[in-house]
Amino acid sequence: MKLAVIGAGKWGQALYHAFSQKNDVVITSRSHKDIPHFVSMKEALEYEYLVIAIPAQAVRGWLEENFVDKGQKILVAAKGIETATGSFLNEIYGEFVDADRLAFISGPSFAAEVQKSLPTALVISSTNLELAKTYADALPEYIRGYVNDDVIGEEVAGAYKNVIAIAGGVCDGLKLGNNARAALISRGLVEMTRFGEAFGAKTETFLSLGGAGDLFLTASSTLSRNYRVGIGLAQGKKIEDILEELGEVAEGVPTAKALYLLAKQKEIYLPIATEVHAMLEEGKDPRQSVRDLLG
Ligand SMILES: NC(=O)C1=CN([C@@H]2O[C@H](COP(=O)(O)OP(=O)(O)OC[C@H]3O[C@@H](n4cnc5c(N)ncnc54)[C@H](O)[C@@H]3O)[C@@H](O)[C@H]2O)C=CC1
Ligand SMILES: O=C(CO)COP(=O)(O)O
Repeated sequence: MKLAVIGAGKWGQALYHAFSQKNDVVITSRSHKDIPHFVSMKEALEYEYLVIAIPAQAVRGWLEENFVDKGQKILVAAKGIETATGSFLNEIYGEFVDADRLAFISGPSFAAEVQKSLPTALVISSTNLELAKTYADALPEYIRGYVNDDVIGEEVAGAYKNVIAIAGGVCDGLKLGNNARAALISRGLVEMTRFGEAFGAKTETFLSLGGAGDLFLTASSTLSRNYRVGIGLAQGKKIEDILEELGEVAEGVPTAKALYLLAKQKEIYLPIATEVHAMLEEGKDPRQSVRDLLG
């Protein structure tokens, strides 16, 4: 398969490495990077199969400014919900490309480990299962690819776990113990399932790789940027300083706000996301958030 990766951050580069094992792959980003097979944006957009690893808050602007529809198929690699509109990525991309040309990649997958060719299992979801299978077949031997037609379920799970990962970092940063972390992760899973079901997601999606799998991974590891945001909050740092120090995307931060707004609109009970939102937006003391969650 001939494929172009757009976005050369940590995840774009890891997917470039992974797909390069079996395919002819080029990569591009908004500024030049010294990577083999780096091409211009214009050249990348000529490819029939694209992988787009641009963060959720930036993607609409990128599509408006750069995308030219030539019938390309797109594998969306970001995990997040647009804060300004509460839109899911399938809705944003759906304004530019038919749903049957869109697929989404999710599952427990730290870029650093995919980059080192360590064993990983991922899910490709699409309403077009043939397309999902085409992308899954292009994955290297060290990645087991599953397919799923529950796009909204995989999307909600991938975005939501980043918010719970922030809470996981707070929990460990405050040294609340293993019991507390297990409670947080399992209640986080219940909460994201409830939220997803309100948008038509399938319950079983949350029990699989893209849900429980990615949640367990991200909410308990310092390899996660979102988890590290939570550690910073527990240390009493300001979110602006935490993000500057991080220097990379932490999708859970804008997604917490999107969840908070969507939950209000739809009257869904999301206690953990609400506390994460309060810590991020109102500077609420993490210890008070813990007390409020236990109360
Ligand atoms: N790093 C990881 O382990 C994983 C990341 N993801 C998701 O992939 C997405 C990207 O994350 P990373 O690559 O890790 O972040 P990163 O912080 O390493 O890189 C972000 C990339 O997006 C580009 N970008 C930012 N704003 C842009 C804009 N307006 N137009 C064009 N390009 C823009 C940046 O130039 C940079 O190359 C996020 O949604 C993240 O949640 C998903 C799975 C694993
Ligand atoms: O999505 C990820 C792993 O599956 C990466 O998580 P972070 O963005 O928190 O590092």
